[in-house]
Amino acid sequence: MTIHHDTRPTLNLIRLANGEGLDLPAYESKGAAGMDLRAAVDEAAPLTLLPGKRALVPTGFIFEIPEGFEGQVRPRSGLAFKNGITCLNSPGTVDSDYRGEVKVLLINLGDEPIVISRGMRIAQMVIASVTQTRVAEITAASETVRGAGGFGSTGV
Ligand SMILES: O=c1ccn([C@H]2C[C@H](O)[C@@H](COP(=O)(O)OP(=O)(O)OP(=O)(O)O)O2)c(=O)[nH]1
Ligand SMILES: [Mg+2]
Repeated sequence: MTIHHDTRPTLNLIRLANGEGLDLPAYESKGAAGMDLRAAVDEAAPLTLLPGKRALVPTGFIFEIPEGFEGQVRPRSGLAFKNGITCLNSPGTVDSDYRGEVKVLLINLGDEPIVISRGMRIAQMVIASVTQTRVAEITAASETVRGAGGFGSTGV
């Protein structure tokens, strides 16, 4: 018999009062890169996002992102394609030392009002490793073939 240990890092979640009864953020397929985040808006008061308007939508959870990682809050392509809903600050950055509620900054770039109801899967979070560097000021940059060429310098 083979015993498979789950070697993935643990993401601790703290459920807030407004997250009561919501499904945990979850990977919706075996190989999904992101876990879907749900809207913790009031059941009795769904949020209507008018065209061109933005809203900070609560998720109902505090995420303890493990040290050395970040949470990237990204749009869902279906909502973007069908309704023009995206994350304004995409990808949103959740720092590993953040202990507030994770929120999603949605904007309606479509031309119809969209109703965000409780439990709706509004965005996804990818946990990605990050490297912090030491910052050092120097007086001259090292030489490379590219040099200062950028922004299309190699052609289109
Ligand atoms: O989509 C997002 C983006 C950020 N945050 C939270 C977690 C993150 O750790 C914190 C700060 O985010 P960021 O550094 O992007 O914003 P800032 O404008 O630089 O704020 P601060 O001065 O608090 O760092 O806000 C979210 O909940 N959702
Ligand atoms: Mg910041």
